[in-house]
Amino acid sequence: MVNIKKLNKISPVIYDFLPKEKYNVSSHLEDSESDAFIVRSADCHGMEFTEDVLAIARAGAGTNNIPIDKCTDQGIVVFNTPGANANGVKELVLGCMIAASRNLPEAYDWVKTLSGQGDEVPKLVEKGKGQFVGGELKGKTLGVIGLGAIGIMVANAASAIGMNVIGYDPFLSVDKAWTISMYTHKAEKLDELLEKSDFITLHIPQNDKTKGFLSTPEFSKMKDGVIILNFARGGLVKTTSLFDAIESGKVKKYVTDFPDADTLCHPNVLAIPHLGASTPESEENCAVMAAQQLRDFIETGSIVNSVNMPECIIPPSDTVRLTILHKNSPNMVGQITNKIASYELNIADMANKSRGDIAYTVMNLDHEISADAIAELSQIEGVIKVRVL
Ligand SMILES: NC(=O)C1=CN([C@@H]2O[C@H](COP(=O)(O)OP(=O)(O)OC[C@H]3O[C@@H](n4cnc5c(N)ncnc54)[C@H](O)[C@@H]3O)[C@@H](O)[C@H]2O)C=CC1
Ligand SMILES: O=C(O)CCC(=O)C(=O)O
Repeated sequence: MVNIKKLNKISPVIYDFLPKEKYNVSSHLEDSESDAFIVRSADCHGMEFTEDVLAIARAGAGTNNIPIDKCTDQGIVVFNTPGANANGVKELVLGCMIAASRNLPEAYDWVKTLSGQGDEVPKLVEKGKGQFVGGELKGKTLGVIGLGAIGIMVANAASAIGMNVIGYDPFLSVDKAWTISMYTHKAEKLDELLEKSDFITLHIPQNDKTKGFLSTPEFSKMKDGVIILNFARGGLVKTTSLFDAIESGKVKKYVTDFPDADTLCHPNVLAIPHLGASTPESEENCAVMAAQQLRDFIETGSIVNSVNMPECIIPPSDTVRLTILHKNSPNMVGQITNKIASYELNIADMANKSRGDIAYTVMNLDHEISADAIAELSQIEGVIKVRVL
């Protein structure tokens, strides 16, 4: 039985992909008895993982809640589910762009104050509505920072409703570029986007390089009255700089899916409780993808959509399969194959993939491998984790 601990509420669709005859999926497991974890936003920094832990599947995109380097060092494969919740986020971004521009939250609050005015309500509505006049999106310029799964969907949808779109992503892949609307203008430099946009939306991961991505120098280059949307992560925007920019009239509104004690009740902040991916569709898409990737890795050794290990797609096989995560350094494969040969085992098939400092070797063997051989393989310097499937 494989124990998979759920660290958050996950769509029950996972049970279709992780059958109970083989998988014990529960939130009640101890960390120490878990072979793998499935998680949404729970903070895994500070967790201790036993050497039996094989993988962590993030049912979602952002992995800043997972200690990636520690997992890599321990040979724990971390997966995410790219694009699985992108449509959910895109729709909320569009909705919030309209809500912010048309002053809907303020109007909604105000109209309720007319309660108790009886037949006067329609007249009072007409008299008071002028205070909530807000601009249309058509013809305005939207700057999209990060053209990944979500950014591209937002850019394409905004083009379709008549916005001018400027995109900025210095790491954009050619495959992704093919999916971007031809109407999206590519900003060579971030400054161009900052200077020209009426709305700016963030769709980049939060990491050491992007923390405080928008701070005082960036705000100072923006147009007066810009509306900023942050459906990526709270730490991308430096709060003190944001409040200065609101104070000076630079930023008209800040829409955030990641409120904190400072931003929560600010009158120019439209705060949403991290609802970007909270749709049944996104939750199910993420759960299916996470469960499939986890099961595939556990049963065949294939690695797809990992954020810390090399991609390695290998068809299932009836033979004994050995998987070895190891350092990507000279003569590792030589040492491993020599050790296999010293036990008079024949390698029927083999794959070796690498990513940065880490490599992954998968072998189909003609015969069973002994516990002694596995122990000796594990002791080779640079070998991180050995599994026999
Ligand atoms: N509010 C919510 O519920 C959700 C939030 N997110 C957040 O949104 C982020 C983006 O999600 P996806 O689009 O699915 O990820 P993705 O990985 O498909 O796209 C991220 C893009 O950002 C680009 N990028 C990275 N560093 C950059 C930089 N310094 N400047 C410009 N571009 C940069 C990358 O090249 C990539 O194209 C996630 O990392 C996560 O933090 C994701 C899903 C749901
Ligand atoms: O599971 C969730 O609701 C969080 C989604 C998210 O932030 C992500 O996928 O990065």
